[in-house]
Amino acid sequence: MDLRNKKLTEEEFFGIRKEVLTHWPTGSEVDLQEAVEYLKKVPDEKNFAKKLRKAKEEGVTLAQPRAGVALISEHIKLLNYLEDEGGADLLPSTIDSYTRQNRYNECQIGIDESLKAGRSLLNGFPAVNHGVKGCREVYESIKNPIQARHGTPDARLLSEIITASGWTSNEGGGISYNIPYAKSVSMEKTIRDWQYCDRLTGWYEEQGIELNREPFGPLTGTLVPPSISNTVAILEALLAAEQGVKNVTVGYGQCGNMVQDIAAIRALEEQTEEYLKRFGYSDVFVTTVFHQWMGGFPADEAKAFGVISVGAATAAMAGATKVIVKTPHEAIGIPTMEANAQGIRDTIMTLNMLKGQRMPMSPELQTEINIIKAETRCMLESVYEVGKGDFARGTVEAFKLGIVDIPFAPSKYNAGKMMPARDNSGAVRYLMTGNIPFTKDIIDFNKAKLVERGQFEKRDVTFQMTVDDIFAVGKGNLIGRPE
Ligand SMILES: CCC[C@H]1O[C@@H](n2cnc3c(N)ncnc32)[C@H](O)[C@@H]1O
Repeated sequence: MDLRNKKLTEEEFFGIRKEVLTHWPTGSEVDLQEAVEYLKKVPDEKNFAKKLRKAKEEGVTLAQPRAGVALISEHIKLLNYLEDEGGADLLPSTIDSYTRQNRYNECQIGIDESLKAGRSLLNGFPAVNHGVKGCREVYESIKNPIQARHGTPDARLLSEIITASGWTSNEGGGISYNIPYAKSVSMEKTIRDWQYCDRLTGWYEEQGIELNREPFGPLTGTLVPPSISNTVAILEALLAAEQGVKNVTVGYGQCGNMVQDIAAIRALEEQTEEYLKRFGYSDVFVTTVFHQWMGGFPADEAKAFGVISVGAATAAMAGATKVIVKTPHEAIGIPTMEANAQGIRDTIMTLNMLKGQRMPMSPELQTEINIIKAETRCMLESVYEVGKGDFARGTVEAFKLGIVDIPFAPSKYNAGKMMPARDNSGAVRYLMTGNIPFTKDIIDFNKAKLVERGQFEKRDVTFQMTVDDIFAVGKGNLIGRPE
């Protein structure tokens, strides 16, 4: 069947579903009617969608860590520690890399080896192998809502299992879990597979179960211009809404210039709502998530806390509904539960000190909001055009043509012709626009900002600036000044 941005019929959905549930034995544990009864018992305070709605209505920013280990008992211990000692408002389960690649056999070996070794030998929680039984044990042992966080191009079985288990949010999307995470998985396949995941959410919504979906905001997390990540987030929100998703959290990864970062969150929320309404999805509740610094971290823990606090402060001043927390072990790898809890306490202390405060509007902030919206609009309108009014087909075409182009992505389906660089204030600008169909005034705006930096640094505006910016943070700076 040709790819189209059309809600899957129940017949199409249940037809695909039969095969999906055979991908691993635990698929046979999923019984949708039984799962609906189970999910109806989820109390409001443990429902991800409802807790986000309440936070937005109260104007508070919730703190959520990443966390995942191989064994159920250890994972429960970890999550309990993060909510009790860390104070986490929302819980994850970060899913391991084998599961993300549907390599469940290797997950099983990882679980068995972890049991023998007495420690986690997987870099996350293997939810498919643990199945509904294991995931429900996790859900029943915690106090807060729980979400699957991963990077899975084909998340259909994973989504079935975690949702049936009372996990009321699922991260990912057909673009955001393909281009930054896979080398050679076609955009058409991941758009189609994530239509399935969204249709599953839509099916539960039709049974009266409120669930949250969260496109993955930061993408490659390396100098991603705000309008690129906002464009991807809005496309995934539109595709999800068509499948019946009613509660979506759009996300953005901190770039480092605070005014631009706050503008990105404001533009993202406003433009997501604008496009959802324009295309007839007026009943979708939109929240935002700000990801603390996704680039290289200092190994020194005191410096790492500085980076974490700036991210928390930016999220608060932006009025983001949720902030994803980093840890002082970021430079070395998977954090201990103590370090993870420290990152959460640092974040919550910062959020509390800034509670109720927002970055006031200013000419600078308005300028950044305007340029982000204008750039995003250029891309979205072009996707709609090349898709002849169909955002699914338009997305596939847009990546083929480089209309949307994510920097430093591993996927061979990404053009990789656009190059970013920071301007003299550290804001991320377009050094080369590749095939992105920006208007002249947008191109001129970005060029002028980079010329300003060149004049200050007494050097030409070249790709060397991009290279210097990539290495800058490892040297303790935001902007890669010439040595
Ligand atoms: C987009 C995700 C990258 C971030 O995701 C963190 N991350 C990955 N796996 C785990 C895990 N199992 N527990 C705690 N954090 C984890 C990394 O450190 C990085 O910051």
